[in-house]
Amino acid sequence: MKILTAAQTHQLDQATMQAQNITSTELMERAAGALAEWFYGEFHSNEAGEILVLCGPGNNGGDGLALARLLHAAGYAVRVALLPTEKQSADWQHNRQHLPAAVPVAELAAGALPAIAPGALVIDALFGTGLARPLAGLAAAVVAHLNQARAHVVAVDLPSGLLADGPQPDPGAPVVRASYTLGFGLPKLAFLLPQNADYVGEWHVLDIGLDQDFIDQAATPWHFTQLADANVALPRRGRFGYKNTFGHALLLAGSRGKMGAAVLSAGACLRGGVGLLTAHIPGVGYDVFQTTRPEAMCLTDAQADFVSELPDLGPYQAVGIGPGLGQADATRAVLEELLRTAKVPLVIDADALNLLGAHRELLELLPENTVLTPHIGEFTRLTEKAHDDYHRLDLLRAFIQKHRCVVVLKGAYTAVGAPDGQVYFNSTGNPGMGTGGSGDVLTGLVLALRADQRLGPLHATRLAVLAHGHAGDLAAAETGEAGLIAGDLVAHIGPALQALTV
Ligand SMILES: NC(=O)C1=CN([C@@H]2O[C@H](COP(=O)(O)OP(=O)(O)OC[C@H]3O[C@@H](n4cnc5c(N)ncnc54)[C@H](O)[C@@H]3O)[C@@H](O)[C@H]2O)[C@@H](O)CC1
Ligand SMILES: Nc1ncnc2c1ncn2[C@@H]1O[C@H](COP(=O)(O)OP(=O)(O)O)[C@@H](O)[C@H]1O
Ligand SMILES: [K+]
Repeated sequence: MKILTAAQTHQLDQATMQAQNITSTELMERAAGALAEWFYGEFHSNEAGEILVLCGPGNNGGDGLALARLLHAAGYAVRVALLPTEKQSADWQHNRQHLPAAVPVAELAAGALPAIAPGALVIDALFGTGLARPLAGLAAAVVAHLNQARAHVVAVDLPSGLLADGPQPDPGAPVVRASYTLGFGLPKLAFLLPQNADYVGEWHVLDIGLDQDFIDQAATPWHFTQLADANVALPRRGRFGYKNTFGHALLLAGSRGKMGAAVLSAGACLRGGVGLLTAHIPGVGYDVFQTTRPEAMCLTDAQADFVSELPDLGPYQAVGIGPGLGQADATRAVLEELLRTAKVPLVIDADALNLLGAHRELLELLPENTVLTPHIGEFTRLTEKAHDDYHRLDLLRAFIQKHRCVVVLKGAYTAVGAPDGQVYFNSTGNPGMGTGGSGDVLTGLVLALRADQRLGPLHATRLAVLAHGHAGDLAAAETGEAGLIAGDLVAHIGPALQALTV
């Protein structure tokens, strides 16, 4: 699924009207119908109480007026408050005229803002994608008043005051803090960034039949990967496939006190469908590794506590390095030798990333299409501290294009960046995955899919990230989010990949 800018969204609306030969009023009615359907499913009219609909002067306000009419017709108690302005959009005027007289309407005024009880339902239809400047004056006062009220706010299209696709020009200007945001057609970039979480709340995208041809042709670097995405499916294993068909992976992981990272990562690689796995680990880990992962082969390093040797890379189709590795100087030398000599796909995580950050000259050695899996802290060590989440995405795009690699910037909506600068946000996963070892599991899974010769680098990585999050969702359904531990992710990789197999 693509993510478009506010300007492209406006063009998409126009293209939809043209292609389907409908008026903007008809499109707005569709939008309002979709909003109303969501309301019927979420809040029963007997329990919703009186709903306050705050309407701005443009089409976002028009949506609010149309929604107020539909909710009133469905038996909800509704009142409307209008933001006074000289000029309203044509569809606003149409929907104002068609609002039944039985719905109370008031004009918002500075000294007399409407009382909003704690827990009341409020629909924010003040401003959407047409927001042209930071909120000030009465609009700002209304939003500040709303935010103080501790109401349940449902934002139409966008929380008012928030830009769809870029940072706030005035960080001091107020933005509605919504419990829910209901967008149309496609997710917005703003929905996916942690800095907007308190404004956006839980978001949903409602289908209003926007023109698919326009979407297909629209140029954007931003994409959203979902379970149904055919581009990231796992091909079925051929009936005559055997272990060599599915690749032999090498994992360099572990150090004293961090052998669990190697065990988790190896488990994920095995559950990810690799044909054969060899782990190269420090001597201290031999017993624990062989006992917990009997399916994997094990090479032990001459050093007991950390990895100091690079084994012969001849047998392997992919190499992963990093989980629990530590940052000994001998380990840095192993990483450097790996980068200089490897002819197969590499997956670099955790301490191997920290070593790259501390020795930036090594970045120049990264082979094309290497997969790096940093969380935000590790990514900062590789680049610089970002001013905000949008700047971090700029840094991500600059990094992937410069180093021609695939970067998995981990988080709630993990961003997979490709060497051509395209970025794919992941839809699966949950906060239960914020637990030690979750990242090690992802590394093992990426490694398995990079060893699978049937998949290209971007396909393998997006699929691994999608399946990892889905495994987390399947696991959390059993353990709850708090009870989820990284080993549960490993246990659910099989079913997660099964759900993604075509
Ligand atoms: N046919 C369409 O184009 C559709 C549009 N839709 C709705 O239309 C919205 C976009 O409508 P518009 O383009 O009219 O834009 P908005 O309604 O988001 O806002 C534009 C209006 O607000 C004023 N304004 C902008 N920034 C302001 C500020 N900081 N302070 C005070 N006034 C400000 C503008 O002068 C204009 O009157 C979407 O967010 C969505 O809710 C939906 O109905 C789907 C279909
Ligand atoms: N709130 C969340 N929603 C979805 N996924 C999450 C969330 N929090 C963490 N994750 C996922 O869990 C993993 C954590 O990785 P990482 O921070 O490297 O953990 P560790 O270093 O403990 O292995 C990442 O894949 C991340 O995307
Ligand atoms: K809004």
